[in-house]
Amino acid sequence: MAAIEVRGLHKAFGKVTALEEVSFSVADGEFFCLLGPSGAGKTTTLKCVAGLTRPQRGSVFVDGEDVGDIEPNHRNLAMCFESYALYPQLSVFDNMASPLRSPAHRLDGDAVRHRVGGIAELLGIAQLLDRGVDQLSNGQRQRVALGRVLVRPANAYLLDEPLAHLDAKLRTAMRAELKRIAHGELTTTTVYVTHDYVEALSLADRIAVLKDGRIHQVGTPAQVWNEPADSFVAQAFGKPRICFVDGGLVDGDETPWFVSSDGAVSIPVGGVEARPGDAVRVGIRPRDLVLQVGAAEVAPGRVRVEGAVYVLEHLGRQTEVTVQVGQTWLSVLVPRAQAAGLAAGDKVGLVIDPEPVHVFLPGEQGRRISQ
Ligand SMILES: Nc1ncnc2c1ncn2[C@@H]1O[C@H](COP(=O)(O)OP(=O)(O)OP(=O)(O)O)[C@@H](O)[C@H]1O
Repeated sequence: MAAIEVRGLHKAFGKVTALEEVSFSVADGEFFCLLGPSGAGKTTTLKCVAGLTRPQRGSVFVDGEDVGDIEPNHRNLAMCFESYALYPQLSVFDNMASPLRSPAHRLDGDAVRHRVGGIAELLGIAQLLDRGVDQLSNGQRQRVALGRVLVRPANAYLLDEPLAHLDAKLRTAMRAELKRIAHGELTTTTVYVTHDYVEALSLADRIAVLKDGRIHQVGTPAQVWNEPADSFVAQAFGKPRICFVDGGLVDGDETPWFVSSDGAVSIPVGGVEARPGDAVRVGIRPRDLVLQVGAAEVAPGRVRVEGAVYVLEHLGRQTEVTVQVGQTWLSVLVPRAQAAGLAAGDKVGLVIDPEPVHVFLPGEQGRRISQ
């Protein structure tokens, strides 16, 4: 196991800047996720750590040692990239055993069988060991590729979307499995690339949120959820996504109030680094809204805004109701039965809990200015 530190990585491919001043450190034994949309620079970061891509600037340290001049195969980092290259003519067992047969890791036959058997058991592929990998489904192949990484004792595991090709059910099952492995059986330092926020929240000790080659925030799952650094991070977590409303601050009795540009949404916002008159953007998560049909009591401290049903989307036992409030749209999840009688155009109320509402500077990536 080892700690990894990445300092000021900069990488451009021609005119495309893939990484800009990317820095983070991963503690020994930590499970660290790089989360971001397509093209954010996640794979490039991982490849710089692995030594497969050379940054124009910046350094990578493994256990305090600058590994800039160390060849990838001497960094003792086990990698699994999305395009899992297995040997098609070999069995699952031989594919998984191959890293243990390299000169650097040569183990005797019994030790290899023991290690491969144990990891295959963990990944639920023990019954496939004798099969050729050409006789596997994509999901099974992906598990073999992951197994081939995990068999090898390494300073750290570098995993690039290792669950990307699994169907939704298997993905959820494997996520739980991986969590058990990472936090139980194998507490090896892991850097894990994903664009799936649920995966990041459920697996990671800490998450780095990347976009356009820049890190927006590094934090624990609770920090990135409860204290997003900016509106980009806030919208990266949660489904339905956080809803943004643009407007400005006005004076209130005890705290300033946010009033949307069209006047349709007004909520008190305390502890904000801004003054009345300043333009701001608020972020309201669907889970902090309650749908009311007809007149109903509003709990103390809550605020009700009026709108009309814009669209209904049935998602199993829940329905996502998007409500148009003035010129903005707010989404709320309700039990399917509650939405049964609703149709587009119906007048409804939304009760907002102002407490968890975030306030940001205006724009797509405005910094959070509320506590
Ligand atoms: N070898 C390359 N040549 C040219 N441009 C590249 C190369 N590798 C990556 N890029 C560019 O660098 C940027 C970051 O790419 P990277 O693959 O790191 O993103 P990513 O976050 O892993 O995306 P994805 O989730 O789609 O894999 C992108 O704009 C990409 O097009």
